[in-house]
Amino acid sequence: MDIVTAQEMYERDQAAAEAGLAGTMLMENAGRAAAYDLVKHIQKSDRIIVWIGAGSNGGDGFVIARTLLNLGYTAEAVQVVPDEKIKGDAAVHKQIFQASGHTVKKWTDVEDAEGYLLRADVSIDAMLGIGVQGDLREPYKQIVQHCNEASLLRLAVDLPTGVPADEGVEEFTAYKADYTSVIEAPKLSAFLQHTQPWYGQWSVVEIGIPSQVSPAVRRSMWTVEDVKRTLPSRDDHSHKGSHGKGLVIGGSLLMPGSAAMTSRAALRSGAGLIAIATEEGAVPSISPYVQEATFVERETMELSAYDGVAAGMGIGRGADARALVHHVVTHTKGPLLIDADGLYVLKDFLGKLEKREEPTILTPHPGEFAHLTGRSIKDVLLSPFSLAEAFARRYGVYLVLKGPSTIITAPDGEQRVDVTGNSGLAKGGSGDALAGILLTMLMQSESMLDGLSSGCVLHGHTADRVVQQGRSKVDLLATDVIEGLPGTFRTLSSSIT
Ligand SMILES: NC(=O)C1=CN([C@@H]2O[C@H](COP(=O)(O)OP(=O)(O)OC[C@H]3O[C@@H](n4cnc5c(N)ncnc54)[C@H](OP(=O)(O)O)[C@@H]3O)[C@@H](O)[C@H]2O)[C@H](O)CC1
Ligand SMILES: [K+]
Repeated sequence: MDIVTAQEMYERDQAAAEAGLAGTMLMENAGRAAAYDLVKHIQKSDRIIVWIGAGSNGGDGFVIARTLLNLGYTAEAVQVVPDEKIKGDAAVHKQIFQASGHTVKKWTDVEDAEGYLLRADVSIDAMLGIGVQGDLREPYKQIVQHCNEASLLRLAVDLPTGVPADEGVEEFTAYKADYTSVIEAPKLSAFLQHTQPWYGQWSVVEIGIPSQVSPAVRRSMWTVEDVKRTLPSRDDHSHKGSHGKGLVIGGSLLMPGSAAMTSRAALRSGAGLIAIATEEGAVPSISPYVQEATFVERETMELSAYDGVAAGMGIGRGADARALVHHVVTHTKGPLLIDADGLYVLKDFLGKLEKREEPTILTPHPGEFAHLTGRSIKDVLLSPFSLAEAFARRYGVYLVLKGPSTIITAPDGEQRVDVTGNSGLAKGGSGDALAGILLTMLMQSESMLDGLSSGCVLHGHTADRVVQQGRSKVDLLATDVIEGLPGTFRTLSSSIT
């Protein structure tokens, strides 16, 4: 499913119009689809207010109110702007609403808003959508504040009023939705840390824009269904060499667990062979946890003897770690993933990545990405899509920017978003487990972007499954996720089990 900016959504509308789908038709489709989606959250006995604003979002509101009334719900359509503000397609649907025998109520002052809210159980926000610019003006601001304070169910159409569709906007006032029915495609703000909570839960309703006419968007969600579709199959006649021979360069005397978890996660994800290059003193702590792995010395490791290398977890941030990562970056010929401490020390010679011919994969969380880019964490969280794209293009890398919505960017700028996982993953060790899964995926997948995206979903989806099956978000450990992988593979593909 594509993820769009406001501009890309308008281009889609335009393309649909050129294909003969008039704006009023799209509005009818949008309003009806949203109404049928919203009623899943409404009881027949509920009293509903539909707040209608000046633009096409408001036009959707007239269609929604008419559809709800047709279905036998008790709904009032409340226009929050003067009549002359209702124009174009929205005016057509206002006319149809009135011709159907319904009355358009008006919002005139604050007492009105309070009165409406006192006698409502459900509020549907069809005030503003992707057209919002800058902070909310009156009367929207007051109505939004009243709605947010009232004890009722808050539903929204396309976007909660006031939430910007795009990234980069820090300050805004907005309607706090419990659930949002998103029109046609999710907008960037549905995935950003500071805007996503305003949506509540959300899902997307399809409004009939033919995909053939939609301008291509190189940004989409990657889900469990996509993993099922693309997961590498395991041939019955395969041998250990067929599934990838990986090297994990990580761990140290004080941080042995990281290399252990990365290696075990790689093996649990199906890697054929895993070798570990760590500090000699760390071997006794690591080996009982991954008996299947072999060990090699860092001084003599053969970086080109592997199908994939993952480096950096638990190596520390001192001069030795820096020299190690420099050596790995300049001598590894195959695909190379760098994580954790490796990213920290990489900062000084990022330019070397441009010279690599095989794929480089960097897996930062926002703090590590801020360090790599010299931006603040706040900037990274405000504009993760554009910063990730610029960085991936500049250094020619695959970037896995981790978070509640993980953004995976290819060197050509194509982006995927994984929304699986839960707050139980916000814990030491989660990144190590993910690095191991990704190491296997990068060795086995025909498409690097598909493989990395699937690796992220495997990790998050497993965390969700493990929490559903008895662990909680409080006690979930990275090792629980690693040991949950077999259950995930079992549910994903019959050819694997
Ligand atoms: N294919 C589709 O996606 C379809 C989407 N539809 C719906 O249409 C909206 C987008 O409609 P649009 O009219 O472009 O925009 P809005 O409805 O969000 O709002 C436009 C009005 O907003 C006023 N505005 C802008 N910023 C502010 C602000 N800060 N405070 C108050 N008012 C603001 C602006 O007023 P002006 O006075 O500035 O002109 C506009 O009047 C989309 O989200 C979907 O819900 C269609 O139904 C069909 C297909
Ligand atoms: K809205």
